Parts: sequence; structure tokens; C-alpha cells
Amino acid sequence: MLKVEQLSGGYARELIVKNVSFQVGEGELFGVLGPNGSGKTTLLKMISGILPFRQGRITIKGQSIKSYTMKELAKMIAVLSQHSSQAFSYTVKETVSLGRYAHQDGWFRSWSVEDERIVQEAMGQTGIASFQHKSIQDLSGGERQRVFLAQALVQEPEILLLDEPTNHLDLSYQKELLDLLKKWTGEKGLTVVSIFHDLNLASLYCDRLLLLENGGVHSNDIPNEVVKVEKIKEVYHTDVEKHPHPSIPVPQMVLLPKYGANEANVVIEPSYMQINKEYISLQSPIPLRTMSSGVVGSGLGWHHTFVNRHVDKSYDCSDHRQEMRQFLRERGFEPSETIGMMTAVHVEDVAYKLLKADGFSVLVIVTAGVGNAVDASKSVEHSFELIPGTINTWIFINGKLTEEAFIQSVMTATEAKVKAMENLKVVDIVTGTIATGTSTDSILIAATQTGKELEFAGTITPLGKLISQGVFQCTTEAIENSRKRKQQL
Ligand SMILES: Nc1ncnc2c1ncn2[C@@H]1O[C@H](COP(=O)(O)OP(=O)(O)OP(=O)(O)O)[C@@H](O)[C@H]1O
Repeated sequence: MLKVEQLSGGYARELIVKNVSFQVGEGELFGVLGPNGSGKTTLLKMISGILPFRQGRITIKGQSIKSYTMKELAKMIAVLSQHSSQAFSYTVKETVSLGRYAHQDGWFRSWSVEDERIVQEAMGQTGIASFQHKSIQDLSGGERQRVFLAQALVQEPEILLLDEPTNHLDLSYQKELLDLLKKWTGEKGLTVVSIFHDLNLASLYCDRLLLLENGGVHSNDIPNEVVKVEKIKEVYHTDVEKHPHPSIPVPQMVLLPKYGANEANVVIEPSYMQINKEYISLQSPIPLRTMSSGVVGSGLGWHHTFVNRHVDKSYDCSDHRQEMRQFLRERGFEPSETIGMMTAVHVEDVAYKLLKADGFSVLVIVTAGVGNAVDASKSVEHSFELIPGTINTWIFINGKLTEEAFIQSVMTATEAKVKAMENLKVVDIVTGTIATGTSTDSILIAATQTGKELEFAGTITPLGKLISQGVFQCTTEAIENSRKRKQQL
């Protein structure tokens, strides 16, 4: 639909856009990214025909834009510029109606029923119909932005050029506008070329991205290839980290601010623990980066408070998350900041250990009972039953972990737990074989993210060694404690 070849140009003697080439297919949503002053707006102005270019070629539907008349171009291309302004005090509807100009032979004389329908539809889609009789001077920035979008839409263009369309729009209108553009590209084959400052929105919605640097093309590819940490750091000169979007397979970037990370030199140790008949808690003075399978606060996050609660064997698990939140609130713990686990074990039988190595330390806390022990290799022989968890393993790490180290910590801890079960000859009562865990075990890895950088946590790494040792010893001791209690009964 649109082809730009070795395009160069700018203002007066200054060359801004340098040797830029790219293609946009029909129905594509194409994003243009780049730092301030990198030439995004200048490039868009050249495509729309407002600014003449010095070298290269722009073709639309295989034909040079120089061969189209201004009126022909205006029918094909609609532009929503960054600073759309209105000198006169038109009403909203009048402003939108101006967009039909390219389709008129003479203004007002030939206003048709069809024109009216298109204007009303665009006002409806952009949410401005309710104030169509207001003067645009009396609108907020976001409302005015939507009026100019409607004006561009009523042109019924084949190509829509947008300069930061979400500028001024609140969160919900940003989403609505981009959802609408995506829909039109898919359903009507509308081709959209849009400048974005927000990398995350661009990678969520665009099919492909052009990343400009100093007026030249740095990258031109799908979002996954363009929104990469090295590329963004290189072009924007700032610290970012990449994360996958939680529900859509596209990359998202987060800024790493200079201030705000944990700085206090806190060491999580047993003095932060509280143990009573009802629960074990640990309250950290700083938020800890967590990965857990708790009843509350599971997944990845940041948490201050950790609670392992004793529940009776007859505990009704049907709405356990809600009930657990209630339990936490009643005891003064804020559920959103807490990781909460449950166990049928008497929590006073806990085993814990602080292990130290060069520059970092690990506090392991385990409650264990093996009433519902399972051999993982034969778990198919078990019927599914949700009963309160029995081996709950907490691992607090005074150090700075990579994501890889978090995952490896879970693996290493699990291997150490399995070995403790084997050593103590814990048997799966259904299969009669040595068990590898229990059916509802939970784990928590929590790190201060300060101090020594710990890249790996496999069994023979410095961190892995502390975890293996701590989990093996604490699991063994906790199982023995719980066995002793049973014998005493
Ligand atoms: N009308 C103009 N006359 C002269 N120079 C201009 C003009 N408009 C822009 N420039 C210069 O061209 C360069 C590129 O500007 P442009 O607006 O294309 O960048 P941009 O990537 O869109 O930036 P931003 O992200 O800040 O909107 C800048 O150095 C700017 O000062």
C-alpha cells in the first residue's frame, strides 16, 4: 500500500530524515518509534505530502505521491497531527464534518444523508456525540483529540497517519482508540502508520515497528524483534527491563528508576519470625521479591509479610482464598502485601536455619507432615483430593537474584526435599513406594534483591549449596518433629 524508498529530507538546509526505506501493507498497523527529535513527525509530514522531500521515492498503491493531486491525496490519506488546532470556534460536529471536505464538490451544497450518517457514526465511535453542539474551544485536551480523530475518520481514508494519537487520552480512551484502529485495519483493510512514544502500547497493537535514530532506520521488524532491551537502551540511552505481557505474547518494557529499589541493608533472619499455635509469621522491614505457590500472593510479586497458618484436617477448602484473606485481615495482616499458606501440621514443629556464605545468607523455614505423602512417579494411582498442604518450604535469600536463580531455587529446594523424604523412608500409602513430596506442598522463594548478585541457584552453585543444605536439614527435622508428636499422641 505504502512504499518509502531511500527517503531523505528536512527543513531549510538541515537534513532530518536520512535514507529511510520501509513498506506498509494494506490493513497493517505500523508503528513509528524513536527518541525526541529523531525525525518521526518530519517523516510523517513527507508521507502526507505537506513537506517536500529532497531525495528518494514515496509510492502509494504503486504510484508516486507526486503524481497525485492534493485532492486525490486528501481522499486517500487522513492525518491526525500532534498539535491539531482550530483557529475558529467551530462546534464539535462542524469540526468533524470538515473531514468530509475531500469528498465534496462544493462545501454545504452537496451535504448528503450519507455524509450525515458517516459523521454521526464517527462521533459515536469516538464517544463525542453527546457534546457535538459544544464549541471545541470548551473541550478538554483528550476530548479535542477525539474530535480530530473523528474528523480524520469521516474522510474514510485508505491510509491513516497518526502522530501520537494517544497523547492526552486517558487509559480507557487509549485502549478504545487503539482497539478501534486494530478493528478497522482487520475489517476495513485500513492502513495505519502511527507515531508512538509508548513502547508498550506500540508493541501491544502494532504489526510491525520502525525504530528511528537520528533520522535513520535503526530497526524495522515485528515488535518482538524491535522492543529488545539492548536496542531500546542503545537508542533511548536509558535503563529498561523487558517482561512478557501477562496474557498476550508481546514484549513490554519497564523503566528502571534511579531511586526506589531496596537500598537498606536488611538481613532477613529468625528474629523477624513470630511463632504461635495459630501461625508462623515473618514480617520483613522491606518488600521482598517473591515467587510462591501460596494460597494468597502466589506467582511473582513483592511482599512484606509471610504467614503459614495451621488449619484443622477437617478444614473446608471450598473458598479457601477468601477465607484466608479474612483470617489475615482479622489478625492485622494486609492480604495484598502478604503471602499466606496453610498446613494441617502443628506449626510449632517448624524447623528453621540461617545459613551463611561469602557475602550472602539464606534463611530456610519448613513445616512438614507427611500424612498425604505421594510418590510423584505413581501419582496417577491417586484420586484428586484438595486437603490442607503439609510440607511448606520458605526460603529467604539475603542477596540479589536473577529470574533464572529464582527458578533454579525452586528446583534445588525440591530436589533437597525429595532426598530428605527418601532418607526418612516416607512412604506413599496408596502405592507403597517411597514418596517424593505431599499432594499439596507449597514453596516460597523471597529475596531482598540487595547485596551480592546471585545469578544461579543450581545445586552446586554457592546459593544452591545453601538452599540444598538448608532445605534437606530443615525438611528432615520438621518431619521428625511431626512424627514425634504423632508418637506422643
Ligand atoms: N518546522 C521546522 N523547521 C525546522 N526544523 C524543524 C521543524 N520541525 C522540526 N524540526 C527539527 O527537526 C528535528 C526532528 O523533528 P521531528 O518533529 O521530526 O522529531 P520527532 O521524532 O517527531 O520528535 P518528538 O518525539 O519530539 O515529537 C528536530 O531537531 C526539530 O528541531
